[in-house]
Amino acid sequence: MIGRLNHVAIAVPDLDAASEQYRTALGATVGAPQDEPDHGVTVVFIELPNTKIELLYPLGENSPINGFLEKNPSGGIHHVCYEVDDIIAARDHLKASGARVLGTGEPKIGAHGKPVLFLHPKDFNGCLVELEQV
Ligand SMILES: C[C@@H](C(=O)O)C(=O)SCCNC(=O)CCNC(=O)[C@H](O)C(C)(C)COP(=O)(O)OP(=O)(O)OC[C@H]1O[C@@H](n2cnc3c(N)ncnc32)[C@H](O)[C@@H]1OP(=O)(O)O
Ligand SMILES: [Co+2]
Repeated sequence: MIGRLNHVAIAVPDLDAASEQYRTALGATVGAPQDEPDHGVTVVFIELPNTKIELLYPLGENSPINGFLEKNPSGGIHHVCYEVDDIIAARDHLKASGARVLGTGEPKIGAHGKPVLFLHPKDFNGCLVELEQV
């Protein structure tokens, strides 16, 4: 059911410093910061030949990554995003298998303008999973 790895997200305590590190020390192609108010984050995408890295920084008081950064003050890998062809079919299949879909259970539009959903990390070996319909 899942397809390509769309991105690996890293929560960071300093978005400018992390972007600059990927640009200069790692020599990557780094995009501009994008506010995602529906998701409570500001994101920077880094284009790699085979996938993307999504740097995440909290936006607003109720950001879903506040707790993660409190527990991991120097940052850390926050989620992986897998592509699916049909996010509703994927969601229903996962719910039937017992996985918890986060939020309302309805897809939101993600940073690429496509529908996304999140699955509880405790149901996936401690790894928060994002699904994106491509
Ligand atoms: C823009 C978009 C896009 O790409 O298009 C994005 O990515 S938006 C990316 C940001 N949006 C999201 O993350 C939306 C989905 N996330 C959420 O709903 C939330 O962040 C939760 C995953 C439910 C966690 O919420 P919160 O931190 O308030 O919960 P909590 O502190 O009670 O945590 C419950 C347990 O899960 C663990 N936990 C929390 N976040 C985790 C993570 N990212 N990876 C692995 N484990 C994690 C905690 O350590 C804790 O474990 P212990 O109990 O063992 O200590
Ligand atoms: Co993401």
